[in-house]
Amino acid sequence: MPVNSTADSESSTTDAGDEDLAALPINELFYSLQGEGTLAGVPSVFVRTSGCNLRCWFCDSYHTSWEPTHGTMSLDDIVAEVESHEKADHVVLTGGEPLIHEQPVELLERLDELGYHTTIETNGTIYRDAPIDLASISPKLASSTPTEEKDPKGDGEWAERHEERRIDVDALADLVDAYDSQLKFVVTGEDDLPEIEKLLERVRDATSTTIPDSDVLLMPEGVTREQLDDSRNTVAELAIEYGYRYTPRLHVDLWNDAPGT
Ligand SMILES: C[S@@+](CC[C@H](N)C(=O)[O-])C[C@H]1O[C@@H](n2cnc3c(N)ncnc32)[C@H](O)[C@@H]1O
Ligand SMILES: Nc1nc2[nH]cc(C(=O)O)c2c(=O)[nH]1
Ligand code: SF4
Ligand SMILES: [Mg+2]
Repeated sequence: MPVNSTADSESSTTDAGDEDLAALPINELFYSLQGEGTLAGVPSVFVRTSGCNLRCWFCDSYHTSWEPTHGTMSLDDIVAEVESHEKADHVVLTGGEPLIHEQPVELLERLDELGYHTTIETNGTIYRDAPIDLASISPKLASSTPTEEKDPKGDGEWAERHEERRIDVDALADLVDAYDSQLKFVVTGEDDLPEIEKLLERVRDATSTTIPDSDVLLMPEGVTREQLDDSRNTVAELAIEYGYRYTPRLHVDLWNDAPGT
């Protein structure tokens, strides 16, 4: 279904103010296996919204952030498309950053009423109140910042905004307090670990919820199998050393960087 429609492809959806509340900008909708985190391997329908408030240089969903591309789908059509995958009982709402939009709240309410298990993949900068069964939070580290050398567009224009926005400890604490959650860090190397430890300390101080180390996940950075071949063992060894959980990128191992997986 509407995969990578070019409708409205010039807009960079960072301001949800004028949006139609009964519809969402959708980049792709597909049925696959959850590839990341504590539910890895579970057949799930993925609903990928377009538009993001950050610009990670490594973003594996370039056409939801750096160059947003999408068609507009009504919530009715999204729900119908989800239901067409008859074997699925898990839905993953991702992006882009799904929580820049308001409409996911109603979408999640409707999916919850239909009995689906709902996961939201979020960068953790925005809190919303919705029926979320698993908040899969991926706070962005300094190593994600699109400096001039790393910027896929080459000019470093987003570096400052990204840096200012990437961590909001109050939003992280609110998400962790409200929902069953996992903190899933994209790891580019051992230099990321001190920052992860410091951030965890701040979030733990700000929450009334206990965050066990088994809910802290280290995920290797990499969009292709070849890139993961270079990174996964380092990250697995860091997980052992620090006592956090390792998560594979199962979909990349299985299908490399094929769209709709
Ligand atoms: C495209 S993001 C969408 C959801 C949300 N914007 C976020 O970043 O959590 C989905 C997941 O992919 C991860 N991700 C993006 N690019 C990646 C890369 N190059 N290597 C590993 N994980 C990546 C993100 O950290 C996040 O956990
Ligand atoms: N199979 C598969 N699992 C995923 N888990 C989180 C994903 C995402 O892009 O948010 C993702 C994805 O893109 N594909
Ligand atoms: S926050 Fe998520 S969607 Fe946005 S640029 Fe980073 S990885 Fe991509
Ligand atoms: Mg993905």
